[in-house]
Amino acid sequence: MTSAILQIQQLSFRWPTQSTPCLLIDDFSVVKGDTVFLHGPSGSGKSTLLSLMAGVFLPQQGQVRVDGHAWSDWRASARDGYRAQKLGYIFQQFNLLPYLSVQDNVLLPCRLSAPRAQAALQQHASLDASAQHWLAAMDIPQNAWQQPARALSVGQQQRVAAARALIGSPALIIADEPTSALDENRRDAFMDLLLSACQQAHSSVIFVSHDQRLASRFMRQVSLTDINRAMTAPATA
Ligand SMILES: Nc1ncnc2c1ncn2[C@@H]1O[C@H](COP(=O)(O)OP(=O)(O)OP(=O)(O)O)[C@@H](O)[C@H]1O
Repeated sequence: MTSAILQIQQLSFRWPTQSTPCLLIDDFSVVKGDTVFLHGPSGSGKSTLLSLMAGVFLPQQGQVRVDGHAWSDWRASARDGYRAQKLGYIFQQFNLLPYLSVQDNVLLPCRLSAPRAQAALQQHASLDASAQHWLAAMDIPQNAWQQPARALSVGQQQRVAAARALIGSPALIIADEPTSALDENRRDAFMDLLLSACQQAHSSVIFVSHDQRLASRFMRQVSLTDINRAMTAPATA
């Protein structure tokens, strides 16, 4: 039995608008508790790969498994529920719902997944208390918690997205350039909190960034160029 939280096998993914695959990955896995810094040139497919890991897109060939379950075995609605249960996802554009309050944005995964809500309730007395814990940990001022997310600065929204990813301590955190809108002090505080929260919860982390100064904070550094055959060989799929 494997302890992999994420397993990719024989993956081939091509955008419909392109003639050749942008990703060909034979074998890549992340074990439970692992923290991975994923890097590669701009346009090399890092964000595309994270979306495949999260089951937002499905590959034309091959499998992506999270905690043993292949995304392709499920319909879209089942994928949405499993994603909310198992994953915390911090997008490059942080994707908060602008009209929802900051606190309601953080609570979204718990609304979408009963197991995730239960996990949050094991840590705090109520879901609101859990959301507020992570907002305070991310240094979001209390007077902003009930405001619509669109009223916050870009850097604050990025930290709200991180609070949403961390609530209920999911098994896998996927982060796509989450520090791009943060100044140096906030970036260091953000990294400290993200990695210590994940360590306490035994969550694995896959973190994409162009900022090589952050790489040494992770157990492993992976170059997409090294694992993606589409970048090194003529397309075969
Ligand atoms: N929605 C889309 N439709 C068609 N092609 C896309 C789409 N999104 C990305 N691509 C293409 O897929 C390739 C990889 O893009 P991706 O955004 O995954 O790269 P990246 O490594 O994350 O880049 P960056 O570091 O600049 O964010 C590029 O050739 C891009 O044009």
